[in-house]
Parts: sequence; C-alpha cells; structure tokens
Amino acid sequence: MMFDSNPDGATQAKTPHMPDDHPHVRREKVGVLLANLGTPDGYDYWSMRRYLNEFLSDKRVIDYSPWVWQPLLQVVILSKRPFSSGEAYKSIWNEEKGESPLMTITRSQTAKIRALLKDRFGDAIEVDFCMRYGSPSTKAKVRKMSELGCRRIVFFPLYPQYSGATTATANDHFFRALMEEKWQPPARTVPAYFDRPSYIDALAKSVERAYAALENTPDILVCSYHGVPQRYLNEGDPYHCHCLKTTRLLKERLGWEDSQITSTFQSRFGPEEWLRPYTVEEVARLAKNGKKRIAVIAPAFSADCIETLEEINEEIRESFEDAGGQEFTYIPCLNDDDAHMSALTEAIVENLGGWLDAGTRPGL
Ligand SMILES: C=CC1=C(C)c2cc3[nH]c(cc4nc(cc5[nH]c(cc1n2)c(C)c5CCC(=O)O)C(CCC(=O)O)=C4C)c(C)c3C=C
Ligand SMILES: [Fe+2]
Ligand SMILES: [Fe+2]
Repeated sequence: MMFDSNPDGATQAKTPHMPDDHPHVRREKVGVLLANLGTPDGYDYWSMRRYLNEFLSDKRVIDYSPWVWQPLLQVVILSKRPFSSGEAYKSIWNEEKGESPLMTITRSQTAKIRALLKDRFGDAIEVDFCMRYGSPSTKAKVRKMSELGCRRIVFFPLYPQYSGATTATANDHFFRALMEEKWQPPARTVPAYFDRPSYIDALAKSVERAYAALENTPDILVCSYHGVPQRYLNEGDPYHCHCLKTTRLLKERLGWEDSQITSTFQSRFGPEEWLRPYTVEEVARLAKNGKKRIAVIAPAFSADCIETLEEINEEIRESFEDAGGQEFTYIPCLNDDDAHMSALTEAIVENLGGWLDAGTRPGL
C-alpha cells in the first residue's frame, strides 16, 4: 500500500486502483463535538438583538404560533430587551478576552476534555465545541470535523438535565447540519447526565469545598435551576423531574436531611406560569422565615453565564438581602473543574463504545 501526506499531516491510503484525480480521502477519525447554548458576540444593541432573535425564534424554546409570536418578538421584545440584557452582559463581560464568560469557560472545558481524550486515543480523535445560537455555529463545526476526516461523530449537549428547550434543540440543529453533508457520518448523541454518579459527586465536592471555606454553615442550600413554562412539563418534558432528582441525589450523596436543601426555578420569561417555586421569591420567603444564611448553586448550568453571574449573584442575592437575609453564598458552576471534566469525559467514552476499541479503530 502506498501513502501520501496530506496538508494537515494526516496520512492518506492510496490504493493502486485509485485514479490520480480521485478526491482526497483523509485518514478516518472520530469527532467529539461539545455543544452549549450560545452567547452574544458583544453587549451592544445589534449583537444582543441578533442573539436574542435567533434564540427566541426557536420553537423548541418558545412554542407559540409564529403568526402570533413573531410580531410581538420583532416589534415589542427586540426593541427593548437587547438594551436591558446588554446592560446585564456588560456587568459580567470578560473584557480581557472580549467575550462572554460562557464562551471563555466552554473553550477551557473543550481544551481539558480534548487533553483527556487525546491521552487515551491519540490522533484518532478530534474534540471541538459549537453553540446552538450564534457562533461558533454547529454547522461550521460539523463541516470542520468532516474536513478533518471525522467519519463518526459523538455530539454532546452540555446540559445535565434534558429539556426540549436545550438538549433537543441542540440535537435538532446537529442533525440539520448533518443533512448538508454529502458523506454523512454515523452519529451518536450523549444523553442528559443528571443522574451519573460522577456528575453528582463533582457537584457534592463543590458544595463541600464551598461550605468548608465558610465561617458559618448556611441554613439551607438552594438548588436554582433555569425555569421553563409549567405547560412544558404537562406536555411531557421531563426537565422538572430531572431537576428534582438531581437535588435528591445530591442530598443523598451529601448525607443531608430534607430541610438542608431545596429546589427552585429562575429566569421566568413572559406572562405564562413557569415551574415553581421561583428562586427570586423563594429566597425572600426563606429570609423572612428565619433562614438568614443561604448558599445557592445552579446545577442546570455546566458553565457560569449571565443566568448565574448576573441573575443569581446580583438580582437574587439582592432579593434575599432586601428581605432581611444576612449571608448569601453563590457556589460557582462546575465549569472546568477536574472532577467535572472527568465526569463528562467518562460519559463521552461510554458513547464511543466500539468506535475506538483496538481492532475497530478507524483509519488503522
Ligand atoms: C424564553 C424562554 C426561555 C426558555 C424556555 C429557556 C430555557 C433554558 N435556558 C437554559 C440555559 C440558558 N439560558 C440562558 C440565557 C437566556 N435564556 C432565555 C430564555 C429562555 N431560556 C433568555 C432570553 C436568555 C438570554 C439572557 C436574557 O436576555 O435574559 C443562558 C446564558 C447564555 C449566556 O450567554 O450567558 C443559558 C446557559 C436552560 C438550561 C433552559 C431550560 C432547561
Ligand atoms: Fe435560558
Ligand atoms: Fe435569566
């Protein structure tokens, strides 16, 4: 068998019957594509408007008829919200890198997971990330993986709990990108991982670390999850159950009583009833009922973002303090913490089953 070298250094098998003008065929690899929600490119009006328009036009997120929703979105919401959300993003922006924290953290998570997987599988694996809204787009990263010779792809939406508004829409978008590939790679999606012992363990360790650093133990740990309309639960979305189970497993892993931990839901949007209790109201109620010291953790977010850094650590903190609360501790998301990176890598490896095992390793 003859070999020739590709521009990227990969080796191409050239069989004697292959004509000289045969399109370039790269050495086969497996691609791992991590996906998060997305974030605006800047906090100015037009960057915010572009991002919010794409996000809030997604029918998995807001499922009203476009005939009713689009005029309201385009005329009312997108003339005001880019300003208020832009102000919120400005308060958390990573000015040094010129990007939002979600982007910085996702990049770092990708680098760490890449290193862990390369250690194990070497050049047979490529690891990258994409966003559901904005850039880097899912389509561009699927294309890039194909160009790098990834003949199989594992797609991993980085949401611990499943929701149609997050996991499913990320997967939909991935499959849409695959529709445009001439040579479509076999693909797998990594399911929600809220009940993986290694994820629960990483969460528990972060709580233990935060509590150990405090002079006074908080009266209660509030697990604040991103909300969705209550109707989505009634229509079959298991997100609410996944959230409550996360809290229960965390409580069990910590060896705590029911009274030491609770679940709440944040970020209500629009006039509908969302999952209750609402975090902003519940922390005020806790303060009024004598829980003067609380800690808040956000297990639905794999990375700190506007919802945690601004909404929890600024708005929700203020609601607690205004109601007489004395000590508010925000426990950061797992971000690129080592135990978190190992848990996510373990979920990926499980979904690589048979693709990179000795003997079936593509390209070898
Ligand atoms: C309006 C409906 C929304 C639903 C339903 C929703 C579900 C949902 N979202 C996340 C995770 C994130 N959301 C983030 C920001 C964000 N979410 C909404 C609206 C809904 N989310 C808006 C309008 C925004 C933008 C900010 C704002 O204007 O308030 C983010 C942060 C992105 C960042 O750049 O930092 C995340 C992450 C989950 C997990 C979820 C349901 C399960
Ligand atoms: Fe959201
Ligand atoms: Fe929010």
